[in-house]
Amino acid sequence: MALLEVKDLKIKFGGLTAVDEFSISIEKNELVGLIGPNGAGKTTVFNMLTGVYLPTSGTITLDGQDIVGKRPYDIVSYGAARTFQNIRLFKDLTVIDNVKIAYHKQMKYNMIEGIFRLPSYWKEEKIANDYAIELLDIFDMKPYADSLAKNLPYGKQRKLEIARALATGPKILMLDEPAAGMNPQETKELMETIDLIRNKFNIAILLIEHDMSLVMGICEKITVIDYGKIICVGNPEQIKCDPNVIKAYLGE
Ligand SMILES: Nc1ncnc2c1ncn2[C@@H]1O[C@H](COP(=O)(O)OP(=O)(O)OP(=O)(O)O)[C@@H](O)[C@H]1O
Repeated sequence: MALLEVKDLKIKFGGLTAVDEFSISIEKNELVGLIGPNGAGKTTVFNMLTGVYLPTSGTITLDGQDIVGKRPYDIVSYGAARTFQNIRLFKDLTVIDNVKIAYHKQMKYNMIEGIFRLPSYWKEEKIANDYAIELLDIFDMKPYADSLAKNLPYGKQRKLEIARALATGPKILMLDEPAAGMNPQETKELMETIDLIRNKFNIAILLIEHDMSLVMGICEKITVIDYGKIICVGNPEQIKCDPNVIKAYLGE
């Protein structure tokens, strides 16, 4: 069984069926793109996969566990982490504290050990600190460890959001338009970092991007949706030439 198995997902908002018959299968370590024009239903798919929305019908299995109806916080424990289109950080905390908070769930001291600052607390704190520094280094952000998140340039705030998602120790990372608002150089660097993360952490990545040329460069498999339904699945070459995809993006 694949790491993430999604079958016949559907969601209705009142009279609007925003996503219908959506299925996808993602293997461990695969980098998959989810693309489609504005309003196609991409974020709604993410919201169902991460417990923000309850699907009207369909199944979602992550690493063999049924996750439909689970809360977003619990889905993180099952191994799915995500970023958002609009950046969500603790803006008044330092960069390193943002990462350490995300790592927190994996720390192994109890409340008493924490309150009295017992040796087990300091040991876990050091592990969290070292891990956060290592993550920031991968994103070339070590020099910013002690800066406040709100003072980072936009592109670096986006990278920090990904570092935070990674700190939860996911099996699959879902990135919702990570390059939004970035300049071409930042975007190029980000795409290289995403590929590096996949290989270094041996995780699967599901990437939403508007810009087809971006995903074409790094994804081996792409699912295209339009008006909530899958119109094409294939590798970048197949997607590029598919008449339904061309029609969806360019109109007739
Ligand atoms: N909570 C909601 N209530 C009602 N309609 C919703 C809700 N969330 C999404 N929709 C509708 O579902 C459709 C898909 O929206 P969604 O945001 O998933 O598209 P998208 O592909 O992510 O778009 P974009 O690329 O512009 O971010 C839209 O018609 C949107 O208005």
